[in-house]
Parts: sequence; C-alpha cells; structure tokens
Amino acid sequence: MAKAVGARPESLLGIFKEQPRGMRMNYYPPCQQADQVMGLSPHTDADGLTLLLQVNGVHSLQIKKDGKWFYVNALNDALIVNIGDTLEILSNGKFKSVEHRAVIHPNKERISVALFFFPCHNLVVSPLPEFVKDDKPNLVS
Ligand SMILES: O=C(O)CCC(=O)C(=O)O
Ligand SMILES: [Fe+2]
Repeated sequence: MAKAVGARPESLLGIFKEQPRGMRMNYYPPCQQADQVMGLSPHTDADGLTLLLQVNGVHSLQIKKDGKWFYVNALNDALIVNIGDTLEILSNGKFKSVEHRAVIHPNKERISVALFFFPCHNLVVSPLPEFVKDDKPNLVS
C-alpha cells in the first residue's frame, strides 16, 4: 500500500509489524421493523487497517459517500479492507478512513468478524514526513 502511493514500505511496516490485533465478532439478529433500528451505528475505525468478513453471506454493511449511504456488495467469503483513522492521519489523508455502519435485515440474522490492526504502543500519530508536502499536513475531514 505504501508503495502504491510513493512511500517507503518500511515506514508503515515499522509501525504495524508484530503489533497487537483486536478481533470483534458481531451478531445482528433479524428484526421485522428493520427500518427503525440500527445494527451498528455510523463510525470510523480508529486502528490502522481492518479486515472484515461477512460470515453468512448477508450484506448489510454500508459506507457513506458524498453524504449518502451505499451497500458494500462484497463477494461471498471475500475480505473487506477498511482504512482506519490512524492510517488516514499517518498518510496525511492519502488513505481515507471511511464512515460505515451495519443495518439490520428484516428476516435474516447476520454475523461478521472484524480484525483490527493497531499501531505500536506510544506512537505519536501524526503525518509521516514522506506524505507531507511543503511542510503542511493536509486538512482531512
Ligand atoms: O458488521 C459489519 O459489517 C461492520 C463491523 C464494523 O464496522 C466493526 O466491527 O467495526
Ligand atoms: Fe467498523
């Protein structure tokens, strides 16, 4: 990923290699009033990168783009890769931490598993020098 944006891979590897991971398993029961409830409220992930698996093929993950919510039509058993806030800041906004949420299905239960990649402990999270032009961090929203 670093290479793709013209940065040295070692800079990100040094921060994320062999660091703790977190795992969350999400269970969303069906609800007949699905339009009146929310499975997981809108948020961004605070970590560097998240790998997400929709275990039983029910697609209820949505991302926000230009103020509108869109379903993520992932392939079955594919891993969804989410950028987290830490990577957005380190990359000075080159990578975007996308706001997402999980809605509820009216008659199907849903299970997802998220694996969070955290940076090394005591890291001061600020844009890495190689992502900063003219000594200025980008303003990211
Ligand atoms: O269940 C999902 O699809 C989303 C899970 C998620 O965003 C999270 O656990 O942070
Ligand atoms: Fe999330």
